[in-house]
Amino acid sequence: MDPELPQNGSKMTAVEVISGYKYYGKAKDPNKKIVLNHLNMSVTRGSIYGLLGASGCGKTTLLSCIVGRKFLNDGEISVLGGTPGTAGSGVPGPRIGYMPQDIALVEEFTIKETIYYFGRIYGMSKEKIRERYKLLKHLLELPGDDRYVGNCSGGQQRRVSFAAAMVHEPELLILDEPTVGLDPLLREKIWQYLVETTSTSKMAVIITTHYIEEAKQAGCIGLMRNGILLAEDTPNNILERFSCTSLEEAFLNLCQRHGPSEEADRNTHQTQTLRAVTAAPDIKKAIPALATATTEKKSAEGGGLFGEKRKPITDTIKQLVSFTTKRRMNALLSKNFLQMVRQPAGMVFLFLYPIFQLVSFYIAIGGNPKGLRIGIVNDELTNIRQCFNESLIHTYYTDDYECDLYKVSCRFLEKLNRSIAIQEYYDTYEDAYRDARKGKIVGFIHFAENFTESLQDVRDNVRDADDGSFIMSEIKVHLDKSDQQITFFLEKKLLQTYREFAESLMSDCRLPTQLANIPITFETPVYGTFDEEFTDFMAPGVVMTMIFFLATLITATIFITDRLEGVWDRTIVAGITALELLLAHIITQTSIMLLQCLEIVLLATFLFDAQNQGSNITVVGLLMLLGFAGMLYGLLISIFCDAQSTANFMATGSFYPMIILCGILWPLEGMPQYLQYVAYCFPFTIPSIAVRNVLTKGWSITNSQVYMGYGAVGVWIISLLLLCLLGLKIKR
Ligand SMILES: Nc1ncnc2c1ncn2[C@@H]1O[C@H](COP(=O)(O)OP(=O)(O)OP(=O)(O)O)[C@@H](O)[C@H]1O
Repeated sequence: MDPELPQNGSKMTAVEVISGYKYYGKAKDPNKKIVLNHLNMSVTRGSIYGLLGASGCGKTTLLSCIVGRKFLNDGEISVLGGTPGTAGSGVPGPRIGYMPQDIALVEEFTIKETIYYFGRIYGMSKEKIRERYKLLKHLLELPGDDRYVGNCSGGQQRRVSFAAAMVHEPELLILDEPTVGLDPLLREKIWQYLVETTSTSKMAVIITTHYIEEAKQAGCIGLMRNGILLAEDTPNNILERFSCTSLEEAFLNLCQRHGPSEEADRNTHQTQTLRAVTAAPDIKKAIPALATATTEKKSAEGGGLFGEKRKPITDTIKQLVSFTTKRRMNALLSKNFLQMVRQPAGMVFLFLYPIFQLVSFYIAIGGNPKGLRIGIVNDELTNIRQCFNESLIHTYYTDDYECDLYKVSCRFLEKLNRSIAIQEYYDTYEDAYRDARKGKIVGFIHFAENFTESLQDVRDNVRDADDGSFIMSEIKVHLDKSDQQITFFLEKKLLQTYREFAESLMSDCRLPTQLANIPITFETPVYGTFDEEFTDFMAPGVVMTMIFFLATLITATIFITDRLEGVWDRTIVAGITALELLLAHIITQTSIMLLQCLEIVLLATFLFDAQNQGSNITVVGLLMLLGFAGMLYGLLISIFCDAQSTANFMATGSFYPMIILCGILWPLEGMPQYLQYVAYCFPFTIPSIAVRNVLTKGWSITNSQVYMGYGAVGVWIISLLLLCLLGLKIKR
């Protein structure tokens, strides 16, 4: 026996509950649900204790308090001589074996892996696990080693769950409905095994069952109702006391005496306690039970946030100092790994989704619009076919002083090539306008009847040119401006085309080509290139949001699933701390994120030729930290959301506002000032700017705009961490 263990309980007593009081809800709520109403219970070592009671009477809650997963609001529990949940008590931990009501097993494990997983977290050697597995496999008639738990029938899963609870031969075995769904022969075999083991060892078993009659084989029976034990005695004594032939009859008898099944009220409580005490084998228990009963109200309202008794802080510190072993960590990591690789959909999501997203981004965004149709109304030609005559377009007379132009609209149209827009020719302005209104063309270009002559008049007679010539020499463009991006593209291309057109005219007329330009020149850019693409602006934000939200979704999904399926709870009862679970998840998730970052960087660099003027390490470092923040956000969601659907709503609900406001779709400078302040608070706004600066400007981490990105993620990580701790405290 552990020398650290308190020696206050009898050495023969495995579990002792003294005036256990527990409710769900707020302490001050008059309608709070009282589940354990000053219950007394005593389980001796080397015996089986059958806990019987109707559904909802509080059996599972009582067992959860015994294994240290829930805490009493008042009263005392002693398990194997210590208080569950305190350092050195070994509870939760390998001293107990717990089979919860739900299957609570990892579906992606095979049967053999399940037993080995629990064996390893209980600290057993490989040889010992092998030996125990062989025995349990035979006893429980388990299916083949390599059968996945998820593919087993309900009864088979229950047997595996049973084996997992017993693999390490615990001092106290707690079985919540272990025989549900098993055939009578196997039930009998299991009972036989339990009876034999308890009689030849000091192992104590607490078992709840709906098959009341099978509990006859137990050494002691507790009949529970409305949060108290109506009777606690050997099966024979109970049958004798109520002059019944079956336990079922005795239970019915007792229930009738105690009136309708309602929550026990305060007035009845003391009499109940007395009865329970007299029925209990050890009279000494009565004294503290009575004492607590009289002070019930006072103590029930004290304590922690929900009035529960909490673990002392020193215990938490002790746990932190020596909190894991290599074997346990390996077990947890291999669980995470197998859970991941054995879910093909999950693997696709983890590793192909980032590729799919990045490829779609680069292919879909930033390219020039193609196949646009633009109308041409050319009033200076009788037939557009005239333009197809090469000699007409390019031949005109030039000498040093004169330069006669002829039908130059054709030259403009020739320069406006198909990569910009496909030309549709119209005879009249009205026809083109009608088609533009119908959406058949994106707009139209109109040349006046004397376009070329007017242009020549303006060029030759600048000051004396006719007013009308100024108007007629203009190329009139009518665009459908409802699509801003297409309009920007066409305006830019039409201006470029005009510039080329005007320069070629100047050159042919032996005039300086500069005359065709507006007097503003864009010189070599300080950063970036002349043909900088919108994708370069968006890419950092897109990648960051992807890494952040993937980490959020994965974490929230894994934690909520594990919690709902009971795997989390069961692992903790086996002695794994929440910190170990978290660390194992962080290691797994960090490896996933590292692979995701690498595949993104490689793909962007080699397939899409994305520019990076700076250090890849700075970029990947920031991405990893952001992923870590995303993971904490997922954890926070999993703490506050009980269902998977709510978690999805919360993750998706926060995704869209962040995307819209973080400046990847539109520059922050375009937002109202107050919104900019809000946007800067989002987790990827400042980091996106930092990454953009590294990629396009080659800035290093010593630049304030880069280390501010790291700082912003750091602040998010700390805040999320604090919120998680707070959430865990509130939701405990
Ligand atoms: N977290 C909770 N919050 C509020 N009420 C709860 C909570 N957990 C259980 N209860 C309620 O407490 C009562 C006792 O539940 P418990 O699961 O302990 O019963 P039980 O005897 O194990 O039932 P069963 O045999 O059906 O499993 C039930 O009425 C249940 O609805």
